[in-house]
Amino acid sequence: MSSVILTRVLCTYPSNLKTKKPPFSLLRTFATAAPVGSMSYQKELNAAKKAASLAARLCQKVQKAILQSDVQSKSDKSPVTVADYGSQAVVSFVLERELPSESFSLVAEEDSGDLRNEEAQETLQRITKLVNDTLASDNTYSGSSLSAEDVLAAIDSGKSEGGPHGRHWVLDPIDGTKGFLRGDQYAVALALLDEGKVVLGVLACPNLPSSHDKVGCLFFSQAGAGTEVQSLDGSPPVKVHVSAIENPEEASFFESFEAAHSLHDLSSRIANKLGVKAPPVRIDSQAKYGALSRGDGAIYLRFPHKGYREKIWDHAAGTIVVTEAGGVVTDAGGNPLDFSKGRYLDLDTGIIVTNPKLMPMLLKAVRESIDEKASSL
Ligand SMILES: Nc1ncnc2c1ncn2[C@@H]1O[C@H](COP(=O)(O)O)[C@@H](OP(=O)(O)O)[C@H]1O
Ligand SMILES: [Mg+2]
Ligand SMILES: [Mg+2]
Ligand SMILES: [Mg+2]
Repeated sequence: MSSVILTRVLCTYPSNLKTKKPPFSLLRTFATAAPVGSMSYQKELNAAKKAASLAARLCQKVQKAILQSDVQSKSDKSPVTVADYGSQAVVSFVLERELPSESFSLVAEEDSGDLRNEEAQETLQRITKLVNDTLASDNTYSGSSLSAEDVLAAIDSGKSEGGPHGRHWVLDPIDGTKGFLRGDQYAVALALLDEGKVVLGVLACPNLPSSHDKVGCLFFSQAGAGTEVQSLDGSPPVKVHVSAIENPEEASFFESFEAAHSLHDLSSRIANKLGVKAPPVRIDSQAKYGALSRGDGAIYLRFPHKGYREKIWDHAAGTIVVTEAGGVVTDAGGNPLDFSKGRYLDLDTGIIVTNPKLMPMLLKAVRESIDEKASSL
């Protein structure tokens, strides 16, 4: 990582959190045991970890040397980069290669539409080279070479609609593209749905400080088996747990860096009501879920502007990472998130994440603050 990016990451990751004694020391080391009394998805989890780690490697390379021509604007005006496309192609390729006997359905954010235009051919060549260089950096795939057409096809295998039946992978190839472009936090977020439920999740967060003064975390969870984190360069995993704080005055809370993604005034109203003393910690992407799962903060509040529809890939991996670490994720009405409805989440205003002790008072403060805001308009 370039020193410029590293400095910015450490600047944007609050010093009170990064210098806090890491929770790692408290936690027992990783055991590969299958979850008791439930189905094991170990093979799928191993494939997901490999896919997300390789995709993160591609993203890191691009973030170090992002070019003007590497960034495009999507039809909703949000940015997309060669790394978003490259990451999606790598994950799709690795999952299909590692799990050849399983039927493959992928619900992913990007599609190849804009890359098939005449003027995008140079960009497509750059993505193809990035994908091949990344695959070549892993011994298992060193013989594989994808053509531009293969890359487009790999990206487009993410067009599944998901739903309540069967298995579907859910991918955000770069969550927090705006953070990625700023040199800040982002995540490669990958989850597996089985019969509408999230059964495993992996979050690669290349700019999140890990233990032992390293940067780059890989969080992973399997239903019933807890959440673990290891550094992206492969140090041994450790179990993590959400904060046990019961007094909201001692809690710190996360929210989006981008004010366009979440109503900061509503979160500060809620925080005031609860007596939270620390200022909000604003970071991009599902790195917030990862940080929360290891107790870096106690609350995550997300209140999109009216009319915005949340997508499943923005929350599937983060949700299981937090819930398996002992946390709770609900909408503003206190309902669990339902990932079985297709590409969108169908929810009552907002997403709230915390530990089970704080959740009842947090929900009450959320309800009151929403009502107060509505009556003051
Ligand atoms: N107006 C809006 N309100 C809420 N979320 C939005 C939004 N516009 C974009 N997003 C989503 O917010 C995600 C980033 O979350 P965060 O704010 O936590 O960093 C984006 O993911 P991508 O970066 O994958 O497109 C995008 O899906
Ligand atoms: Mg996007
Ligand atoms: Mg996203
Ligand atoms: Mg994205």
